[in-house]
Amino acid sequence: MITLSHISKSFSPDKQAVSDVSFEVQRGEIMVLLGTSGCGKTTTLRMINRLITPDSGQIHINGKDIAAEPAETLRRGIGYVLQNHGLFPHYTVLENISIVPQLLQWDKTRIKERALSLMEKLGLPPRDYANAYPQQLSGGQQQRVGLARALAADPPVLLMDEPFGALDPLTRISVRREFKALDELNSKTVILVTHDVEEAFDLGSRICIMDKGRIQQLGTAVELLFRPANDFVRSFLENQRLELELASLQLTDIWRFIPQQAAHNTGKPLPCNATCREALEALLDGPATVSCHGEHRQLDGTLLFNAIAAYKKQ
Ligand SMILES: Nc1ncnc2c1ncn2[C@@H]1O[C@H](COP(=O)(O)OP(=O)(O)OP(=O)(O)O)[C@@H](O)[C@H]1O
Repeated sequence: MITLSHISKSFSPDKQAVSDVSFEVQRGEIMVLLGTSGCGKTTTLRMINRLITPDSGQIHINGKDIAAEPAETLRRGIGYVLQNHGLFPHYTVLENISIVPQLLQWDKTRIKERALSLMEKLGLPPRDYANAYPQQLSGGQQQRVGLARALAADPPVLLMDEPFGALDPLTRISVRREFKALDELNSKTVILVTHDVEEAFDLGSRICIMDKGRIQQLGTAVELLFRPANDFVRSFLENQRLELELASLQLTDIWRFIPQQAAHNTGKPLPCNATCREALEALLDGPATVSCHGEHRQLDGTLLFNAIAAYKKQ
C-alpha cells in the first residue's frame, strides 16, 4: 500500500507544483493521476521514488516512511516505466529486461526464465526479439520491453509516467490490453500518470483528477461521472461524457430501473456485469435477456436508455 499524507512541493516561491496531496493506493489497485499539462502529476509520481523531495508531508510504502530508507533500496522495490522507455541501446532486449534481477543477484537461469516469460506475455516472441537491439524494434515493441524491464524483478510497486503516451492510437490500445491482462498486477500497487481521459477510465481502479497541484476529486469512474465534486471535474470529462458513462456503468448498476418484465427466452443472454456500452452493441442485433441476482429480464434499446436516464436522475 502507498500512502501520501499532505504532500506539497514548489519549485519557485510564487507557485506550488503539488499542494497538500493525500491519498492511499491499495495492493491490487491501479490508481491513475489524470489532469492537464503542468497540474503536478509527474512531480507527485517522482516524489514516491525519491527523484524529487517533498517540501512537506510524508510518503509511506507498506507502512515504511520512504524518507527513512536509502533511495537505492527503495527503488529496487519499485518498477518505473517512462514514456520514452529509456532502454540501453547497446544492450539486447534480453539484457535490457535482465538488468534489475542481475543487480539483485538472481541466478542466471531464473533471470532468463523470467525475462522470456515476460516477453511472451507482452507479445514479444523471444525467438524473434530476445537478441534484437532496441533500435531494431518499433515504438510499441520498445515500450513492451520497457514494461518487461520494470516488471522483471517482480517489484511490489509500479510507477508509470505516460507509459503509452508515445504510441500511435492502435498500438497504444494493444500494448494497454496486454498490460491489463497481466495477472501479476493483482499483487502490485500501481500508480499511472496520464492526460488521456479514455486511458484513465480504461485502466484505473480509481482516478485522481488534479488541477494546479491539487486533487480535485479522487474516486471510481462512476463516482467521477455521476457525482462530480466540482465544476472543474464536470467540465474536464464533458467532451467524452456519454462514451465514458456507457463504458463505466454496468447493467447491475441500472438493474433496478429495468422493468420487471419476464424475458421471452429469445434474444441474446447478457450478464449483469456487462457494461451499458456492451449491452448497446448487443442490442443492435435485437432484444436481449439480462440475468442478475438469479432473475431474468427483457432488455431492448428503449428500456436501456430509460434505465440509464432514471439512474442519472436519482
Ligand atoms: N524540476 C523542475 N523545476 C522547476 N519547475 C518544475 C520542475 N518540475 C516541474 N516543474 C513545474 O511544476 C509544475 C508541475 O509539473 P509536472 O511535471 O508535475 O506536471 P504534469 O502534470 O506531470 O505535466 P505534464 O503532463 O506536462 O508532464 C509545472 O508548472 C512545472 O513547470
